[in-house]
Amino acid sequence: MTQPFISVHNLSKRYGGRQVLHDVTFEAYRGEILGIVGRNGMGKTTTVEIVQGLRDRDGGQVDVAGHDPAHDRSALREVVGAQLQSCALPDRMRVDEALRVFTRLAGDVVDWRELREQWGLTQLGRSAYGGLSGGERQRLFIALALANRPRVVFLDELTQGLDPVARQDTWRLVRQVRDRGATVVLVTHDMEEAHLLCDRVVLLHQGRVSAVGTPRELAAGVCGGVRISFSAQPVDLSGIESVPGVATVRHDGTTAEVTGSAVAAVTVAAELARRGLAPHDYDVHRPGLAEAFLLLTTPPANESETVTPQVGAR
Ligand SMILES: Nc1ncnc2c1ncn2[C@@H]1O[C@H](COP(=O)(O)OP(=O)(O)OP(=O)(O)O)[C@@H](O)[C@H]1O
Repeated sequence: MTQPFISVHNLSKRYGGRQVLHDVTFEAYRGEILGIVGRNGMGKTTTVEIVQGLRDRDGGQVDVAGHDPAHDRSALREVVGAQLQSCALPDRMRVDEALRVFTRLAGDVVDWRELREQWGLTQLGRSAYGGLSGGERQRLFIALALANRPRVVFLDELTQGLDPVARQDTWRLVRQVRDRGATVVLVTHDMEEAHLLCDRVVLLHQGRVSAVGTPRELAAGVCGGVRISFSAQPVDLSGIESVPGVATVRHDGTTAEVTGSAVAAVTVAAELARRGLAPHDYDVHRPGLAEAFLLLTTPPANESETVTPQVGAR
């Protein structure tokens, strides 16, 4: 089994008398994008800042590439890259200047011109930071986070406020970082982003890990497979409930709705074809992470806290 690159075990944290993290446990591996997701105030930033050595913990163990962030902060600086906050650069600083300063501070292990080229910033070299668009700033921030050729990169609310094209562009760049072998830890409450970009996600709810797994695993595990619908004028659908993978069949005389495991998408279509039926609107809905997230984090009526399963682990 692969060694985890980051391992967090029973992490706890209090602010004053209030405990905000309870026994948080998860791992991140080399070459994966791990999403830390959850609603506002659930402990995401606290967790990743402890992992980066920016905040102290009250209990538990944290290991990043063999270093304990609480004690080996300087060793950790060589391993970790972190995205800047949007106010971190002076408005008048030029893109080239920012790249030069950051690579120099990191010991010139990366050529700033290469970084500029790689992240599509060459045309913007002489532009002042204050005049960059949101997408251009994010590209610059990712480039600066890579100035020390880190083995793990922490990104927080990466695409907030970006238009759909800039968002896709940013995701492509993040995948490139992962594909070069770095671990990417991404904090987000954008479930679409988490579903499309992350290899695995850790869902934090009320300071606890309530689920870990791939977006597909979580969606299927929590929401239960697929929902198939198609129009079916009065036809005999008897026996469909026995088709492999099917859990339920509902038919109101106009529309049929079938639920079941992922395989039902294929077996039901095959059975309809066998019966000479080919509904033009055969639609398979696979629940996404957003639906799983809502189910796991929205308290049922009359309850203040959900009981949430550990859906899957690596
Ligand atoms: N320095 C601090 N002092 C006291 N309480 C804090 C401090 N930082 C965070 N908290 C509290 O700890 C809890 C977790 O905060 P944290 O910022 O880690 O959550 P989050 O999931 O990142 O939230 P968001 O998505 O809104 O950024 C919140 O209730 C927050 O108010």
